[in-house]
Formats: sequence, structure tokens, C-alpha cells
Amino acid sequence: MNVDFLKGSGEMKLLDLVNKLQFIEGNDRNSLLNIDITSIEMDSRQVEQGSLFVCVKGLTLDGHHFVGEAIGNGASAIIAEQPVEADVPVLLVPNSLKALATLADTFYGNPSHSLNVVGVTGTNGKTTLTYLLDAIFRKAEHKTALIGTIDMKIGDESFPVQNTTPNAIFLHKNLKLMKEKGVKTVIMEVSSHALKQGRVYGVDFDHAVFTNLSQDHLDYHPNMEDYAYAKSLLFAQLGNTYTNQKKSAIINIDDEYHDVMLNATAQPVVTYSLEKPAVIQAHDYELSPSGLKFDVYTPEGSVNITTKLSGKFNIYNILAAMGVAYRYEIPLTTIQDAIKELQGVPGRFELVDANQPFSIIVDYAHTPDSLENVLQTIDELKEHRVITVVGCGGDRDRSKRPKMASAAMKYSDHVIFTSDNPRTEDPHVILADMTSHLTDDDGLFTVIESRREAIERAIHVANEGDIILIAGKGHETYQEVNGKRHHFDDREVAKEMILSP
Ligand SMILES: CC(=O)N[C@H]1[C@@H](OP(=O)(O)OP(=O)(O)OC[C@H]2O[C@@H](n3ccc(=O)[nH]c3=O)[C@H](O)[C@@H]2O)O[C@H](CO)[C@@H](O)[C@@H]1O[C@H](C)C(=O)N[C@@H](C)C(=O)N[C@H](CCC(=O)O)C(=O)O
Ligand SMILES: Nc1ncnc2c1ncn2[C@@H]1O[C@H](COP(=O)(O)OP(=O)(O)OP(=O)(O)O)[C@@H](O)[C@H]1O
Ligand SMILES: N[C@H](CCC[C@H](N)C(=O)O)C(=O)O
Ligand SMILES: [Mg+2]
Repeated sequence: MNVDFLKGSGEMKLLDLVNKLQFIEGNDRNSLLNIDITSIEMDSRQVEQGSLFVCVKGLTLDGHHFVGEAIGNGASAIIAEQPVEADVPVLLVPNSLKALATLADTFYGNPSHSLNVVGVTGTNGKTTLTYLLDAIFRKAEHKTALIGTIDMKIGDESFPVQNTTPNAIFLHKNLKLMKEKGVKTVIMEVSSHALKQGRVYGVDFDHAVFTNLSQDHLDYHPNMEDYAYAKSLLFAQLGNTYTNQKKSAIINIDDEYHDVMLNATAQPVVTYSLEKPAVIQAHDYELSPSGLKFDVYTPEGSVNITTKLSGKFNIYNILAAMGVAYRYEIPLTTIQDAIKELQGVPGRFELVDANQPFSIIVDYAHTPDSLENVLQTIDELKEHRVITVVGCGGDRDRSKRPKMASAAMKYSDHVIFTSDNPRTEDPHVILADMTSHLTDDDGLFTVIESRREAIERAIHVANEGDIILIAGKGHETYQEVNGKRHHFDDREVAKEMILSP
């Protein structure tokens, strides 16, 4: 992986850098005057001569234990939450994750203040919505950048990402790069993990979008309330800004958690809905194998939308995109054309075509709600049988496993349960969590641990006209087993199995 683009930029005096921080105690400020800082790091392994090392207490490790290594690698100063032994200045702060974000923002020159930044949060639909917004903004001739699950894009260049929402150092460094490259609008997915870990603290969002909330990540969040609260931090953050641009929260009022987001913000709200009166409201939708058609009423007039995206849930993603575009005063015809021309989103309802007599759909549904949604869509379109291949990721919310299995069983004629990314878990345990509540009365299912063999079996049993759904991994090009990522791409495997069975 080429990581040159991650390297630091410029230098700053420590005192100028830490001026915005609230210290508990530490060195006298004057003693910091002449220390040059060349980069900010939260990982001792990335520290170089002149770095400022910020100790972060993580979920598995504690950065405070790596101070020695950081100094060995050249750290000039340390930011910590508790006293550490060091022969360089140590500054104690109440919350080092927040301090890290403030420092990164300052070090990189507050890039978000002079960019349009749109943050998208919610359980499902974030990546899809960022692609829709990218298409609309490009049509309106904004140079865009995307940060999300699939990759980071700056204009047409793509960069690899480790997380859906990156840590604060990566984020502010790249916002600066985006600014230098002439980007006008940045569209980013904001995960609940990121919000809870302060990864986006200090980002000056112009607009924040809420898609929906349903069960996921209950390994990380103790309950749905905590999960919703984490999402609401994006809306609370909308007010803490430095610029006078008009801000807004774009909120799906059909979702039962919409109030949590509404109540968190002091900014104007643009509501969208398919069921209730709203600022952006859809009517009269038609689903067909080639996509969707519906009307949308907006304060600028009504418009007919045609899209290749399938499924009722994509109406919501489009309404959300229209809510943002409305705030940027993008003409309705531009929005309409951009949505019509968007070919699809990688790994989301993506068709695999190798001239086979049945359909294969690869989709990233990895929550009970998204799986149910995608299967309902297939159910509305199907004439023949539906065969679903699905697994659940390891080291993730255990309680969603039986629910995903039940959703698969409810809408499929045959389900093949298999592995997703087992990570550090035993795949057989994950499969047992998924299937132990099922009986033969629930329908036809098979358990095949190897994902390749499961896809092979689905193709083997499919008849002309059937639909195979391969769910859970979408665009992913790897399978993670015991901390190692092996190349694996559902789309490639399915094609291979058809072309050379
Ligand atoms: C569970 C989780 O969110 N973990 C994130 C967290 O890491 P962590 O708290 O586990 O870190 P740690 O390993 O305990 O280390 C603590 C500190 O010690 C430092 N350290 C560690 C080792 C060393 O030798 N030296 C050193 O300095 C580390 O750099 C870190 O600062 O902070 C890291 C930096 O921001 C993240 O990269 C990491 O994401 C991991 C890879 C992850 O898998 N996260 C997933 C769950 C996640 O965040 N997903 C969401 C999307 C979910 C969705 O799509 O719905 C996302 O935004 O990606
Ligand atoms: N608005 C929606 N409501 C419910 N399900 C959706 C919606 N949009 C997409 N989906 C389903 O969820 C899956 C994931 O969609 P997408 O990647 O856009 O969501 P995401 O929020 O980015 O997910 P992640 O949290 O993993 O980044 C899709 O493949 C589709 O099955
Ligand atoms: N961003 C999500 C993606 C899950 C995708 C699925 N393939 C899995 O591995 O569970 C997560 O890290 O929980
Ligand atoms: Mg995503």
C-alpha cells in the first residue's frame, strides 16, 4: 500500500499548537516556545524525529504504555491523560482523544473551515448516499472528495482507508490535501464509533444527514439508546462552528429515532419522508427490475425521479441527497439528471453477469434491517426462487446473527449459511449463533462454512430464472480470518464458478 500521502506536512511551534488546549497540569508554557513539532501521532510506531505523541486509551491497548517507544523514535513532546515518565515535555489533558482532534485540526490549518463538509450518519445507506451526493455535486460542477467505507476519493483519485471514518490525524491531514487540490465539497460517512471516539471532533460540518437507525454494533454500544446518542453527536456538533455558512440537519422523519437527532441540533432542519408531510417528500413510487420511479415535492417545485437504484430504501437515500442539494441551491434538473445517470454503487445490489440463465446479486446487507430490505425488494421483483448466501462477521454484534438468519429464511426459498469475515472467532460458533434457533419447519437451509463452496452450491442448485443473493460483503475484496486478510471477492468468485464450474 502506498502510504506516502499519509506523511506529515510542515512544522509548528509546540506552544502555538497547544494554545487551544485545556491543560490540567504540565510544563510551564514558556518552556514549550522553541520546540518544533513536525507531525502529530497517536501510534508510537508512526513517530518520527520531532513528532508530538498523543497517548490514547484504546479498546485493547493503552497509548500511555508506548511513551518509551515514541521517545525512542524521536518524539519531542507527549500529550497524555495521566502522568508518564519522559525526558521530553509532557502535557496533561482531560481527554486525549479530543485534544488529538483539536491538535490535528490546528496543525493542518483548520482545513474544514474553508471546505463544504457534509457528514452522513445512520445505520444503513451512508455509502449509497455519499455516492448519490457525489454524482449530484459533480453534475453541479463542484470538485468533490469522498471519505467512506469503500475508499477515500479526491476528485478521480482513490486512496485506501482502514476505517469508514478515519482517525482525526488522517482526517485533518487529508482535508488539507483536499483543499490544496481544489476540492469544494467533501462528503463523508460518519460512523457511531467515530463519533463516540471523537474522530470527527473539530470538523466544521456544514450539513449533517441522518438516514436511519436499526440494530447493529451492539457489541460496541451497550444498547440502542447509546448507539442513537452517539449518532446524535453529529447533530450536536453542527452548532459548534467557526464560519457563518448556513448549516442544516437533513433528517428522515419516518425513522423512529428521528427525534433524537432533531433534539440534538440548534440548526435549521430539512425533513424528508415517504409517509408524512416533509420539506422533501416522495409520492407515487414504482419499483421495477430496472430501478425506481417516483415524484418528489420540494420547496423549489416537484420533480420526477428515475433511477437505476433498486429498492424502496433507495427512495430514502435519494430524498436525503435531494435535501442536501436543496440547501446548496442546486437546480432540480441537475439533481434529476445526476440521479438518472448514476449507474450504481459498488457492491450494493450489484448484478454479476456471466451470461448465466439466472440472476446473481451481490449486496452489502450485513444488518437485520438491510438484509430484510434487500430481500423484500427481491421478493417484489421475483418470479422464480430466491437462494440466499449469507454469513455474519466475527467480533461484531452477536445478537444480530439469529435475526439476520431469520430475515434470510423469511424471504428465501433456500438459504446457504456461510462465513463472512470470521476475524478472530471460530466460524462454526458464528454459524451456530445464526442457525441454532432454526428448524426444518422454517424452510430449506444448508450450512457450508467455506464461502467459496457456499457460492458454488448456490450456483449449482439455481435453475433458470432464479435469483441468487450473496449478502454481507458487497464491495469487499478480502476475507479476514485470524487477523489476516485473504483476497476474496464475491463477484469474482461467482463469475469464476459460472465460467469454469
Ligand atoms: C473498535 C474500534 O473502533 N477500534 C478503533 C480504535 O482502535 P483501538 O481503540 O482498538 O486502539 P488500540 O489498539 O487499543 O490502541 C490504543 C492506542 O495505542 C496506540 N498504540 C498501539 C500499539 C503500539 O504499538 N503503539 C501505540 O501507540 C494506538 O495507535 C492507539 O492510539 O481506534 C483506531 C484509530 O482510530 C481505529 O482504527 C480502530 O478501528 C478498528 C480498526 C475497527 O475495526 N473499528 C471498527 C469497529 C469501526 O470503527 N468501524 C466503523 C464503521 C462501522 C460501520 O460501518 O457501521 C468505522 O468508522 O470504521
Ligand atoms: N436507506 C436504507 N435503509 C435500509 N437499508 C439500506 C438503505 N440503503 C442501503 N441499504 C442496505 O444496506 C446495505 C449497506 O448500504 P450502504 O453501504 O449504503 O450503508 P452504510 O450505512 O454505508 O453501511 P456501513 O455502516 O457498513 O458503512 C446495502 O447493501 C443495502 O442492502
Ligand atoms: N463496517 C462494518 C462492516 C461489516 C461488514 C461485514 N462484511 C462484516 O465483516 O461483518 C463493520 O466493521 O462492522
Ligand atoms: Mg458505509
